[in-house]
Amino acid sequence: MKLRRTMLYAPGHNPALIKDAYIYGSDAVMFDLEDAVSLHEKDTARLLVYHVLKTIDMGTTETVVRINGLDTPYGREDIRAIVRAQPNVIRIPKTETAQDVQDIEELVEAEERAAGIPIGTTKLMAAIESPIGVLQAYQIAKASERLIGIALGAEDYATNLKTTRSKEGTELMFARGMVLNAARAAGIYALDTVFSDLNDEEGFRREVQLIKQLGFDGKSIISPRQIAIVHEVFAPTEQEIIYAQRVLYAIEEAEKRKSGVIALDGRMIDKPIVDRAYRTLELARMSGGLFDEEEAA
Ligand SMILES: CC(C)(COP(=O)(O)OP(=O)(O)OC[C@H]1O[C@@H](n2cnc3c(N)ncnc32)[C@H](O)[C@@H]1OP(=O)(O)O)[C@@H](O)C(=O)NCCC(=O)NCCSC(=O)C[C@@](O)(CC(=O)O)C(=O)O
Ligand SMILES: [Mg+2]
Repeated sequence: MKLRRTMLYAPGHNPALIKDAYIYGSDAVMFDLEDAVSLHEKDTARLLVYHVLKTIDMGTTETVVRINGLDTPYGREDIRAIVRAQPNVIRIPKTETAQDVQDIEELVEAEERAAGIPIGTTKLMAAIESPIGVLQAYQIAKASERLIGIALGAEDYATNLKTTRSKEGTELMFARGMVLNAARAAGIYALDTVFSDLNDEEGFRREVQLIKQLGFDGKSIISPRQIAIVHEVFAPTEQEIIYAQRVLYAIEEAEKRKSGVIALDGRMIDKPIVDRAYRTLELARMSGGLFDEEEAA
């Protein structure tokens, strides 16, 4: 399991932002060549991102580049340059069909071959940002072995729906459900969309709590200020950790008595609950939560 709670956007044309973006501690940084970059800065941004990836060691931070679509004059050139810079992941914007993913994959593979990079090194992520993309979410999620996840792009999606984004996210309920289900059915990661109001910390926290409860793995974010809130919300609480440890202890005892089910504090414990307990402890371990198995048992 890899943590993908936070994917921090950094506009590709801004050298100060892109060279430092990894220092804030997000799980991934996403250098943007698409909508954060104006048309007359597309070439500059591509070159800057290429050099930053080639020259800066970003340690364990996952590196992602959002390229322009193949329906623009920039998409092919982005792939040519960016594959050679070897980010971990290329994010495809505005994905509408499985064919969109496969078209990109074909170009990425050709570039890997030409550059002598092992085939399959460059992973892909598809952003879904339109009603047709949402309806095709499962086909998109299954389109390539390279796909590590799909992400909702709700600013574009809301515009395409002919509505606006609300703080409650009512207009996103269908899309979030579709993207999440598609990702889970395909066995890949599900990322939620950006929250654009940097001054509304409480609204942001509520949205993060909502998407965590829905089952998302994390969120695209636009500012280092949003990282701590997401990591805090996603970290299992002390109570959850202790409960998970007690579940595992209880099921171990049940198994000794050759039973697959047992009650703990009056609640039934069976396999799905045990699986969730393992996941809680793994998340706690990976996000730095401390726990003592002996004490909890
Ligand atoms: C919003 C703002 C201008 C505010 O800047 P400000 O400077 O006022 O912010 P401050 O808080 O004062 O910054 C304090 C310190 O942090 C540094 N710092 C700030 N942000 C940083 C950052 N991102 N990376 C590294 N460093 C950063 C800053 O340099 C300063 O450093 P220092 O001077 O040293 O103290 C800035 O954040 C920013 O540009 N964000 C990214 C915006 C962006 O990429 N949008 C496109 C992607 S969305 C999209 O396309 C829609 C979508 O496709 C999306 C989907 O996929 O969901 C869909 O359809 O929905
Ligand atoms: Mg977008």
